[in-house]
Amino acid sequence: MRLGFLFLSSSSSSVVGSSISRSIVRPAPSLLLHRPFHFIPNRTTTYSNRFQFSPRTTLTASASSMASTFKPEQARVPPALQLPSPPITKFKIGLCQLSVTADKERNIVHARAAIEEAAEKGAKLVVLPEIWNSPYSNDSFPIYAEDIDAGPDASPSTAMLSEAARLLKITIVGGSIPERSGDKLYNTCCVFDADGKLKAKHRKIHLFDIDIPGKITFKESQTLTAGETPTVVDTEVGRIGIGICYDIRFQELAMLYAARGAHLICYPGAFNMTTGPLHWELLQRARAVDNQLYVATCAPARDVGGGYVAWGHSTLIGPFGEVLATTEHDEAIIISEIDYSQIDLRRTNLPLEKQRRGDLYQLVDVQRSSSQ
Ligand SMILES: NC(=O)CC(=O)C(=O)O
Repeated sequence: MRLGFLFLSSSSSSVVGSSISRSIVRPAPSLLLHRPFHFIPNRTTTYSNRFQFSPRTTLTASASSMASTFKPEQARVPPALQLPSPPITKFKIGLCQLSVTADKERNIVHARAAIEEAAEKGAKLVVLPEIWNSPYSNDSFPIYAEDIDAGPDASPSTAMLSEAARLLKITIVGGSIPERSGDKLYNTCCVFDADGKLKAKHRKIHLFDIDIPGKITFKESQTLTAGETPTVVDTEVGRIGIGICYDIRFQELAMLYAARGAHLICYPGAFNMTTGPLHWELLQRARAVDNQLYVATCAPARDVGGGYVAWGHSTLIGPFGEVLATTEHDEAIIISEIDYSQIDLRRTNLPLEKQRRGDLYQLVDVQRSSSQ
């Protein structure tokens, strides 16, 4: 068997944002110099001298010399950051699975009431669904879009989130809304701190273009532009990575957030009736268990009469891949507890970070690399 090597390209920059500007696919330098210890040459293939070796040499390598070539610290480029100490380690999270209508004003009032209810129930962090102020359709995005950077008058949806966060003294991961910026539209998530300040803005990086004939065809790229910046934000409730819906399918992004020291990844999302039953929970649990961190998702409630029928099932997953709280497809406010000591526990139980094979593969955080 010849060992394959996977080189992941990724991107990043500072803790509060950056973008995928280019990708790198390259062999680990060590691989060019050293053969994997169980490489067995295919005798029918011609190899350069560099790759020919005696199997006996391989078999005599000691366990300690093998371990010393693993270079786990090089599996993340730049090396992974330490998990930071969050201001609080144990708190309640509220996931507001909201019904969404064509009436934007109603959607804003309704979302505010749900945030208030979650805060009353003790939530220090509240998460909203993907596209909660507008129907999820390419026809609606341009009509409901708001210019977030132009201030509260131009963006009543984010003005409400800011005020609610300030008055309730909570952190809000504000789902997403269609954002207008110049002549472009984005699917954008805003994060507000307990002072009501906008801490981060994540524009959906991977646009949802799907075509399963007879089931679902949707092309966000018809109206939306992809974001360029992975988003990791330090808040009163820990370091949070943000992804929006389809972003959850790209494991490199979650790996990059873990390497940047995220405790939790929040994915506002609206999976559908075709992919939802098979993929929604699977992807959340995979992102959590692979990266040994918390994953929270928040979806709109299902509207069977709507153009796009959402799967619902907002969920909180723990760092061992366990479903801590979930719901069906109706409106719901999930309140559940996050305890970051579980991350340390699971990383001690399974020290994956120390066991990676930096000699065989690397995750390159392109933006963080280039900003150093
Ligand atoms: N709606 C999305 O962005 C993603 C989705 O429904 C899927 O990946 O399936």
